[in-house]
Amino acid sequence: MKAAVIVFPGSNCDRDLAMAFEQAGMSVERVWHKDTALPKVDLVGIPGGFSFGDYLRCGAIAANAPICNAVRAHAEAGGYVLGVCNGFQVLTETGLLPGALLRNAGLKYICRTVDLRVETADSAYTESYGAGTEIALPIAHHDGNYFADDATLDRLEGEGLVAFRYLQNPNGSARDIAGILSPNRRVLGMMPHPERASEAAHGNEDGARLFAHTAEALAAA
Ligand SMILES: NC(=O)CC[C@H](N)C(=O)O
Repeated sequence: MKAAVIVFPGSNCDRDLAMAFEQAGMSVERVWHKDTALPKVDLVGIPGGFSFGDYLRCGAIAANAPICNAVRAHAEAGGYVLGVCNGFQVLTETGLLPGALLRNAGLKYICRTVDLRVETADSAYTESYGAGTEIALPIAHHDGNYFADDATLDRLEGEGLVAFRYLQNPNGSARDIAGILSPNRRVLGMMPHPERASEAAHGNEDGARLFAHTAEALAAA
């Protein structure tokens, strides 16, 4: 089981994400944004952070980095991609996921643990939680306010592509959405950080199952 973690200038969760993948049994290569090709991997992780200083819009410059053509090709060929926080922002900016992450409704950076509900078990990432399970994960962002037009939101809900919802919406996200899946359920973007809640030393291991099950599901695929 092999994973790549993309590193942009300003990424600050790339080591954490790589470690979470490794603890789940994957071998991980970190890949610089200027590279034009990915190593042969099953899963690409796009980490949290402040790529290119969040200039222009969070994730907008990163989405146009050379490596993102390879990430797009990987996803379009049916590969798995997990984008966390800034990674989710990058995924919307690449067009691999619909919608956009706007400034938090309260205009403040929010850094705390929030309660979430797993909305679908129909993905490698969420299967082991079971639909309806409540978990807690940290958030740390100023642009986590998920926006999409009503037709897109209706489609996401109708096709069961909402992965996680906030129980108490912290940032104004449409329909309390905290994470969404692509139609083939292999691309997941989420604002909460499962890699920051994935070992005992974190004081919260709710994120560990996401990595463990994803590794198992990909090994079985
Ligand atoms: N933790 C992160 O990935 C932060 C994402 C982004 N820079 C924001 O603040 O919205």
